[in-house]
Amino acid sequence: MTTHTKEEIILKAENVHLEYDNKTILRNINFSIKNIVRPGMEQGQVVSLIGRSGIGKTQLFKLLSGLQQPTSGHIHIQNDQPVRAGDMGVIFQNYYLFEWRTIHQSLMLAAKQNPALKGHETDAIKKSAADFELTDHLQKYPQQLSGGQRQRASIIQQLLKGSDFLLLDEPFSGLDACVLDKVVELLLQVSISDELKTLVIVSHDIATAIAISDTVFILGKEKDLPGATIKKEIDLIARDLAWQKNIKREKAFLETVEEIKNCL
Ligand SMILES: Nc1ncnc2c1ncn2[C@@H]1O[C@H](COP(=O)(O)OP(=O)(O)OP(=O)(O)O)[C@@H](O)[C@H]1O
Repeated sequence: MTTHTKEEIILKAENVHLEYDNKTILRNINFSIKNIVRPGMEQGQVVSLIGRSGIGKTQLFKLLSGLQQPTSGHIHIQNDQPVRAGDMGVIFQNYYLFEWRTIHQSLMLAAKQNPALKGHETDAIKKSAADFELTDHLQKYPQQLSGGQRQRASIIQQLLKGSDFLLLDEPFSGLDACVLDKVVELLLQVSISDELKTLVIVSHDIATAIAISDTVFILGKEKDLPGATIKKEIDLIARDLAWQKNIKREKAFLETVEEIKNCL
């Protein structure tokens, strides 16, 4: 069993409620993400929010990103500050990029927002492009890239901005099996980079989300109550299902998939 402790809270959703036209979409959402400490190792983490189609994942995504405010309740990040638009690196499902700028120009704009890269923006872009196999595509426009290349460019764009949190909406949807494996590897690579990133992934792909995560939160409906809420938190490290290759063959993995399906 892997030893680890979960220490201070780095993101907290407290009594979050969202309504449209008096219809409850999200009800009493409470959860927190704590930093994970493993003896002798420094690393970030991957947290997944899983739920059925139409349950309210995208709405929760928007609230976590600070792009939209809840009807009531709060979302706080480090130092107990309310989350504001721009605090988190946000990667939308369609991998939004400026269509009229080359990839290099977009990445330069992002790097310039990060004070830690001042004077080293070009080197940082070169290094990220090499790490993510985009060196040959820096002078292209987004429409000249494949979906996977756009996704990687979009991730680098947010990494260069330097935010500690990366929020990804359905990063696995519409990918074939080979590309999916590459994306999973890429996201794990980001989470274990030196900068202790926290990746929050919103997904309905249960198996892939478990395979990549340290913690899973399940968004679902409770009987006779309106709207969706967090029904369960699963600590995959405690179940020895994190940081392992080939976990998809493990009995505990398959049982966890079933447990989540039954909870949705
Ligand atoms: N602007 C809006 N006004 C009213 N209802 C809305 C609005 N936006 C979303 N909804 C409703 O909120 C609910 C949750 O939508 P949301 O897009 O968050 O679902 P989801 O879990 O992301 O679904 P999917 O996995 O299919 O993308 C849906 O019932 C949707 O109709």
